Amino acid sequence: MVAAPAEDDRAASNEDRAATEEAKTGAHDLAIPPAPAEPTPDVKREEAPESARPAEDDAVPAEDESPPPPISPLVGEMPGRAEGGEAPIGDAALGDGAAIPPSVPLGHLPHKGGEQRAVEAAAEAGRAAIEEEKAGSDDIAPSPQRATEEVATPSEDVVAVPDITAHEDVVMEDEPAALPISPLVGEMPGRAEGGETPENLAPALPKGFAAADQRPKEAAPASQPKLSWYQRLRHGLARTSSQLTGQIASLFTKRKLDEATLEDLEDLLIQADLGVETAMRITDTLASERYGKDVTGEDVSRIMAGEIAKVLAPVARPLELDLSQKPHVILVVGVNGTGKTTTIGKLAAKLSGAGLKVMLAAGDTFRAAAIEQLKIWAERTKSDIVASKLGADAAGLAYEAFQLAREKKSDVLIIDTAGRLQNKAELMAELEKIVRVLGKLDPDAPHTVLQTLDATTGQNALQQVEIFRNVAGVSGLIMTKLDGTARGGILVAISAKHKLPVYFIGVGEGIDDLEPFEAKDFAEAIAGVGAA
Ligand SMILES: Nc1nc2c(ncn2[C@@H]2O[C@H](COP(=O)(O)OP(=O)(O)OP(=O)(O)O)[C@@H](O)[C@H]2O)c(=O)[nH]1
Repeated sequence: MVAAPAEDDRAASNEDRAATEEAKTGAHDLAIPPAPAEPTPDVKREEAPESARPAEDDAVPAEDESPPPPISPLVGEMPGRAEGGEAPIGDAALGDGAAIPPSVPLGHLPHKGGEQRAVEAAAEAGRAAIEEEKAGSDDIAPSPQRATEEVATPSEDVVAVPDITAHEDVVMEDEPAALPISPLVGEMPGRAEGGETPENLAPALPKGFAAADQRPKEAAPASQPKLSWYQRLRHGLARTSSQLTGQIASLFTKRKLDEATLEDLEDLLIQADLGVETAMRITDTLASERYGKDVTGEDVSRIMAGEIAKVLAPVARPLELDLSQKPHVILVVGVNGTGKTTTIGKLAAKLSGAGLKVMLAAGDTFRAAAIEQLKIWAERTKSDIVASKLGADAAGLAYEAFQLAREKKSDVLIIDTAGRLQNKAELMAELEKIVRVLGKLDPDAPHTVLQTLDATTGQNALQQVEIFRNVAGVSGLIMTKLDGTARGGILVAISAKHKLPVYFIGVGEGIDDLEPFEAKDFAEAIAGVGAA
């Protein structure tokens, strides 16, 4: 068990966030084929037999060992780590082998009767696949930038094992009888109490993944009245919108539209993070409609909403999942603190709640708390999880998680990554390596590279996209923390500049606070027009 004290970790994380400031630079009807009908074996958390592990030198280009990475304390080096005591964090942490995820449709259910035999067969197949991979992966070329990358030693860090028969006596010590945060039954869309899959819980996905209307009534938080998504969006963007509309209103008090006013408006819109391009679109449209005439703040807001919606419409797209892949691999990248892990949890809730088989991989091996956090999300969302020790090779973990997800026939594998290492170059090298290594198993993997952006960082988010796009091939964005920020306009500037799909937005820390990005709703919420 990783014994890094949580407080230290948090303190370190805060420092890290400061340190990385320099680095900081729709329709959503997800078409997903029905869930698989074939049963899949469940896999226990077990210690990996050597034979079952792909040697890292074969599978994964090694991390540069010289000089030893200061951020990668190995087990024996970790303060407070008990030798032979607590199990490492993610020793083959494949969810709860005994529990059948209640949202998994019947076709997904692990075997009851001849379960063991089936698992053994699957394990055998898994071993064969790994052997095959070992044999075929010698051709992994070291990165040209990393000439010192050496052939690695077997991945002792990653313990994700298909073979549950070889080490029946090995029990994960970190597998608690009851986790500190128990699965919140009712939090999950479509999840019923008692662990049974309701008959009507077909894996047909509504808007943007979720089967929200299938939530059992008792699932709603008891205390507070639940706001609709639209209300929460408007509430979240209230600061952005009130600041903007207040300034516009004072600019256009009894004023005819002239050149000076247009310039003032343009400045104001740029300061509101909307970006030069969108600011000019708005002023041009306003000028063509109202030049020389009286203009009210409402006129400007209406035109602003229309122009913003036009900028956002092309990027408000659904996250397409190709479930013929088994798994569709989603790599989640972004600066630390932008909400990667939380967003992964929210996505897993939607997917798992809709009946898909989800596996999470704790690829942020830099922060013990990130690993723990993801384990909790996995528990809450009934997803499988593959985790490893603090400081383990993230690319190796991603590789093995991909293999395991294939063996388990997971529909979706979501891989978390570190948001920072000791410096930006290290982080970028790690991300490149993860992408490269996944590509060894499937040239199209990762099938989606999601970048999370923290709306509160404003203009820095623009540069963050630039950087991660080049390194990791970002294919879509999720903007988080739109609740309570006055800087929501940045999403418009990013959309105009990068034209990357924006799949979802986050307006809170809760499991339900992630929704498909809707251009018109968002534009109206920012401009403060439309029904409240
Ligand atoms: N208000 C708000 N908070 C959020 C949102 N999304 C994430 N957070 C919070 O932001 C903080 C950082 O989130 P994480 O998910 O740990 O971010 P991360 O990118 O994984 O961070 P690292 O592991 O350090 O790389 C946590 O306190 C989250 O609860 C959101 O949409 N709104």
